[in-house]
Amino acid sequence: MTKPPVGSNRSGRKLGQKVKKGKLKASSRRWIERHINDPYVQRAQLEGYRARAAFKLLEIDEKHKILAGARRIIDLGAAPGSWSQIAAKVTNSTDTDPRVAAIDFLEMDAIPGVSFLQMDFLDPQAPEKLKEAIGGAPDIVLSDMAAPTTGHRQTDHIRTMHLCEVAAHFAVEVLAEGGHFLAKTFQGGTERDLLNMLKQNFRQVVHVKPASSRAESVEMFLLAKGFKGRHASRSDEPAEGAAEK
Ligand SMILES: C[S@@+](CC[C@H](N)C(=O)[O-])C[C@H]1O[C@@H](n2cnc3c(N)ncnc32)[C@H](O)[C@@H]1O
Repeated sequence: MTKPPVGSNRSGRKLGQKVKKGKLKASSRRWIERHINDPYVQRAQLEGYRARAAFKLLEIDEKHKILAGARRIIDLGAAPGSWSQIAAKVTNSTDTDPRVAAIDFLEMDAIPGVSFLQMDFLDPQAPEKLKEAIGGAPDIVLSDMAAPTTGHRQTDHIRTMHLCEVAAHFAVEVLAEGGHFLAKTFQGGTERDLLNMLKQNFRQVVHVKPASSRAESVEMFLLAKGFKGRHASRSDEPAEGAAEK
């Protein structure tokens, strides 16, 4: 397969022209140049993924083996849809037998086999709608949700951590026994209470930083493996600690 020239897609070309004409602020220019030269962006284009985020999930899976055998997957904060693309493939989901339910408050182009809800996950009706859409206990709950940035770093962290926490409680409510929960978090951002709750409910809890997650970003992923089930006694031995793996 021949490699398309960098920035060969329409938006890439437009952005490239703006950069050349010096029409952008230095910070925006740096962001665009980094994006255009990013090998994961180019790989995503070549391999047909909608976002470079695909490689974060694939790398985490390569090391931690969470996707194989999953029959149903819920994807929180799904747009533009690269994790849903992977989830649909893993579950052999089709439009007649959908096995992936995804949610985002942004629009998302349809993906065969993915039941998509365009709504806020924090809407009190969202959990029920997702349960209806998936039609059975999921084996994996994924959350790549990040709160829209306000420009105030601490506020952004708090809001994204809140999303992670709500997603974790949802996962414990819906997962099939033995299932896994993977969510975006921040370095040093995971609250002790949340970690304790996950350790009570899962056999292993770790923080992961895939190579495709930019080194300068404080983004991390929290992976809780092996859901003990809703009958799990609160007095169960907590799982191993959440060291970086
Ligand atoms: C990093 S992107 C997800 C990329 C996605 N995993 C992929 O592979 O294409 C984060 C997404 O979370 C969504 N999001 C943030 N807060 C949300 C909320 N409260 N409800 C639903 N979606 C949310 C954003 O709209 C954004 O599309």
